[in-house]
Amino acid sequence: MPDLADPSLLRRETLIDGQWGGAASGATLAVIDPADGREIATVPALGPEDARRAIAAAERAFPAWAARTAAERGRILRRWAELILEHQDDLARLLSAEQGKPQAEARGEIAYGASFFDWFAEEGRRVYGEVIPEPAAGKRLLVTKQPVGVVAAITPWNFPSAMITRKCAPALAAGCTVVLKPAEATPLSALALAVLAERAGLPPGVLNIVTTADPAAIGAELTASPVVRKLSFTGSTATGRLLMRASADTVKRLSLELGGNAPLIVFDDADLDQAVAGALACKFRNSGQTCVCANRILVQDGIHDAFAARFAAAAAALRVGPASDPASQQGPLISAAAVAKVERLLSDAVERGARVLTGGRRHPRGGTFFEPTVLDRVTAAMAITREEIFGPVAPLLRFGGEAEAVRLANDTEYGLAAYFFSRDVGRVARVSRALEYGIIGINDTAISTEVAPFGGMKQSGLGREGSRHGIEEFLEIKYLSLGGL
Ligand SMILES: NC(=O)c1ccc[n+]([C@@H]2O[C@H](COP(=O)([O-])OP(=O)(O)OC[C@H]3O[C@@H](n4cnc5c(N)ncnc54)[C@H](O)[C@@H]3O)[C@@H](O)[C@H]2O)c1
Ligand SMILES: O=C[C@H](O)CS(=O)(=O)O
Repeated sequence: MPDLADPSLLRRETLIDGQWGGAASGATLAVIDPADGREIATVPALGPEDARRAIAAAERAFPAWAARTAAERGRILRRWAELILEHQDDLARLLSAEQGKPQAEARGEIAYGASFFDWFAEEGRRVYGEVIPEPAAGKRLLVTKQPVGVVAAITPWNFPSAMITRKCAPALAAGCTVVLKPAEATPLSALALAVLAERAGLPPGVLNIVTTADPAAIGAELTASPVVRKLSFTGSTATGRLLMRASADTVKRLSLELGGNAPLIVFDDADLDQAVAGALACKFRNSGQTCVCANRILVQDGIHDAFAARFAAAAAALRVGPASDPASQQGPLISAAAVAKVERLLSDAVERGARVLTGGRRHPRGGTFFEPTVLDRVTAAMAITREEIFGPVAPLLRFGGEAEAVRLANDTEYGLAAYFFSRDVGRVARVSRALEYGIIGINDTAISTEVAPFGGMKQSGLGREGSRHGIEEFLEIKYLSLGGL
């Protein structure tokens, strides 16, 4: 149990229609600390009946919330952001306890999450319309934008706070109401955000939290309901496809933030120190469990050996341990299944000729801790280059020329993030245009910010979160033709 300055942030009930309570069935779900396998708390395990209650609450709350001015909604969102930052340490402790993220990263996620409320509190006030020069006398043509209505938001375990705020901030700023289903592994962060939402003045029914042990059943309710006009999902591509199909019958608006297979390319002309530091941060952030982690590291022949030696040494020096140790840099993986997937990909790569430069096995700490691992002699024939690793394993692939690097990088159904290191301005222009990804880091891997559009191409998703684009996902365009003037 995390030691909190404000224990009221750890909630064992969920919030629907402004009321904290349990599941109609009385069922509960245990929340486990991945660092030691111990139970932190239980939360309600809601079922379809509860989901319908949440949808009805959001529907009832929508007219009044949409009728508020953007400035009024913005004031509540900004107050929410202030409260999140006032409770940053507690929220980070809760987050680390249920997800395993090292303390410094958890604090960073809380601040990153809060930034979306500040950003969209302002963006909500700049939802402008248009006046179109009339095509005929006696008419006036106007374009206005209105909130889409009730939004279903479904979020993953790997960023249990920021993935919620990255959806709720634009949705609420636009005037929508929300039914949120957080990941079953990490519900405590969602419930703590809801506590602070109430304190910020968010009215009952505007945000409703559906914690559950049966995501499929809840998903079926959310996608089948004609009241839910928008689904905003962050998670795996496989689940995204399923939800996209299920949303077809009610023709829902969709935002899908899905999986990735990020290439990180190091060209001969790269700054070696910059490339090693950037690749280390990008690969091992959240112990490799982010959608934009480098999943394949492509290194040009001329710089390969120097990069491999420096990078492997830096990976080997990373401190593995629980978030309770503030010096920990690599936490546990989220589950035994996650470790099994990493081991499967590793053994396939080694069987096909990959060489382990460092790591390659479970950490002596036991549980789901895994050694930071670097492989070289990796080829595109290995499963590790085709699947999202979601663990602390860095596969190094060699390449000869620029065209080969781009071909290797684009050889995937994913298109979320890509990175490359080069100091050749012509190469920067050519490669940034040729890479088929929604986000491209050039000599930079710290790409996540509320001010820029986050999202992917191909099977990494639909739409963008953050930036001035993020609020459009929650707005309907209405064209008014005023005649007889
Ligand atoms: N693109 C992004 O911004 C982004 C950000 C974070 C994570 N991700 C991706 O998320 C994945 C890791 O997260 P995960 O393991 O939680 O993904 P997941 O798809 O297993 O689960 C994501 C969410 O969907 C829910 N879910 C699962 N099956 C469902 C169903 N049938 N109906 C309704 N909901 C269902 C889960 O309970 C969870 O809340 C990775 O692929 C990662 O790349 C993407
Ligand atoms: O897992 C990927 C998330 O989008 C996290 S972040 O936006 O890169 O911080």
